[in-house]
Amino acid sequence: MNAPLDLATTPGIAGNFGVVAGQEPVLTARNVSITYEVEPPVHAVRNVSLTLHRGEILGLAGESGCGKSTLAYGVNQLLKPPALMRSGDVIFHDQSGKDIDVVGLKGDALRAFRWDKISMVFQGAMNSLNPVITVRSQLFDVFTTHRPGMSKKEKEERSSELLRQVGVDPSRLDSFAHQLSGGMRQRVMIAMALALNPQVMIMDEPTTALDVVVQRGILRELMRLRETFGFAVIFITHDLPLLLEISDRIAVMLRGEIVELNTAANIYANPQHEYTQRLLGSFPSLTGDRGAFIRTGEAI
Ligand SMILES: Nc1ncnc2c1ncn2[C@@H]1O[C@H](COP(=O)(O)OP(=O)(O)OP(=O)(O)O)[C@@H](O)[C@H]1O
Repeated sequence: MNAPLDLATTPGIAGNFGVVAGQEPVLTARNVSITYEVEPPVHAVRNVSLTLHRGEILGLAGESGCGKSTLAYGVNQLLKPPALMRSGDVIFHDQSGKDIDVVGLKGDALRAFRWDKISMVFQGAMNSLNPVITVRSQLFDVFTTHRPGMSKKEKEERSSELLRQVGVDPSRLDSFAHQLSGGMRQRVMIAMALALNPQVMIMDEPTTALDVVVQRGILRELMRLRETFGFAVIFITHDLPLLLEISDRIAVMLRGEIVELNTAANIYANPQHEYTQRLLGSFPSLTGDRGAFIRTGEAI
């Protein structure tokens, strides 16, 4: 049955899981501006400042084209021409206590940083997974690059463990991407993103293409993993009801700017910006008419 939103128990599920996201920053973006250098230039991200706290789920909401993905790529140094970060700093606060200037990373240092400290899960795993090698080879590749000291046996054990953690039978190590269902492919992508125990995971519409039941299962798994391993998540989607469920805080983007940033509960109950109010109003589920996505009785 579709239940109306219950403010006492909803935003966000993260809180319901007992994970107390700290106030210690793990990633700080300051005054980041990113332009696509085309004619005319597209100022996709405008002077964005953002702090991600250790262990928190930060939802990034906003309509298509507002700059969510560009910002996410920017904080992980994944921008490719014509995208250019014109100004701003991105600092990763490593758990070792060292601050890393992400924008300044180049070459080997950048390769070593990515996946190890911040990993990413994109929409449509078929595009991210290599179709011509097995799941095992893809996982092994991550270890070969980042953990050259690992033995084959250790890689095998770790790969099986990772698949188990995301709810995929380890026998799937022998599979190719096309032999897996869409949901399984996304789970394998999450396993790859988890492989090196990153402190931050950026998820860009990771479950959008999947049906609701599969999506729900994957998110449940993600919440559990986050509770176990304590990584922080930047979760990007245009699905605001979903973000209200899973996020500790939500940043609302409009035309390249963050126009509102608050706890999920406050975004829901007391939206300040006119655009946030409109965004909330555009989801009938949030007014109780159509029922909710995940909050249908059973806890995620
Ligand atoms: N390669 C490119 N060249 C020129 N403009 C681009 C390019 N990629 C994206 N843009 C523009 O930058 C802006 C931000 O795009 P971006 O993909 O970051 O938005 P988004 O919020 O993630 O959207 P979506 O939810 O549809 O993925 C949009 O106006 C988009 O058209």
